[in-house]
Amino acid sequence: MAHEITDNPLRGVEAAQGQSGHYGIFDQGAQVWSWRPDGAEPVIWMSEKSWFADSQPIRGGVPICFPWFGPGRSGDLQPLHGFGRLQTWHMSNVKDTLDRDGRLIVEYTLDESMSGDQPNWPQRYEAWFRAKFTPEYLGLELQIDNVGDEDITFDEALHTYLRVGDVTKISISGLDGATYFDKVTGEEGQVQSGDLTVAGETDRVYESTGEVTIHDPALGRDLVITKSGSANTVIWNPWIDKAAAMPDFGDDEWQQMICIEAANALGHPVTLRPGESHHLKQRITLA
Ligand SMILES: O=P(O)(O)OC[C@H]1O[C@@H](O)[C@H](O)[C@@H](O)[C@@H]1O
Repeated sequence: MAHEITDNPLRGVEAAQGQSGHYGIFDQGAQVWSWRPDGAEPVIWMSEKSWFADSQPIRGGVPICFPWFGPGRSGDLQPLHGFGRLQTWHMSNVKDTLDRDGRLIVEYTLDESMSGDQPNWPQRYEAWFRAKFTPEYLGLELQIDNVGDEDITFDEALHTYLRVGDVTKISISGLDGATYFDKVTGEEGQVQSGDLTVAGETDRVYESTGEVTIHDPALGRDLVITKSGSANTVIWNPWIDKAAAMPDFGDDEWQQMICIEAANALGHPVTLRPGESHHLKQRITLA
C-alpha cells in the first residue's frame, strides 16, 4: 500500500488506508478533500455538486482562506475568501508510512511569484501547508512567512467542512461564554450560552482559541477539533434557502455538514514584520 498521484477529478495525492480508509488532497488550493479513517464514515465532507475546475472554488474539504476572509475587512474584496484557495500550489514533499502505521504527510508551498499579479494584496510572502493524515487524527498546518521588507497584514482560515449524520441533532460544546459576531443577523457582541445547536442558517465568528467537540448522535461519534495560532472559530451551515441558492451545493446537503473553521479574521488579522512567520494549526480527532 502506498500513496498515488491522481488526476481525477483534479491532480493531487490519494491513499487507501486499511480496508476502507481513504485520504485525499488536491493541488488546487492545497485542499484536503478526504479523510476517512479505516472502518469509519467519512469525517471530511465534500459536496456531490462541487465544481472541479481551474480557478473555481471546491465545495467541501478544507479550503485555505488567505490573505483575506470572506470579502475581507473592507467588505469588497474578490475573490471571496482570498486568492489562495483558487491557486495551484506546489507539492513540495510527500511521505508515507502507510504500511507501517497508516500515515501520510503532504506538503505544499505558494508564493507571490506563483499567485501572480494581485492588486488587492501585492505583498511578498511564502505560504507553506502540511496535511498529516493518520488513522487517529487529521493534522493541518499553515505557515505564512513575510519574505519582503515591509510589514504584511492578512486574514486566514482553515475552512474545514465536517460530515455529520444529521446537523439538526448535533451539539457543539466548547464555546460556552464566548462572544460572537452573528453574520446572519449582523449583531455583534452576542454571547454563547451552553452548547451550540443548529436550527437555522448559522454563520458565526466566535472569539475563541479553545477546543470544540461535535457530539453526533446520528453517527454515534464525537469529533474533537483543537487548534493553535487562531483567535476565531467560525461555525457555518447554510440551511435550506442558502443551500438551494448555491449552484455548487446540493439542495439537501446542508443536513449532513457543518463547517468548524480555525481563523484569524475581522478584528484579528495577523501582522508580520519582515522575516517573521505565523503558524495556524487545526487537528480533527475521531473520538
Ligand atoms: O461560498 P463560500 O465563498 O465558500 O463561503 C462559504 C461561507 O464561508 C463561511 O466561512 C462564511 O462565514 C460564510 O459567510 C460563507 O457563506
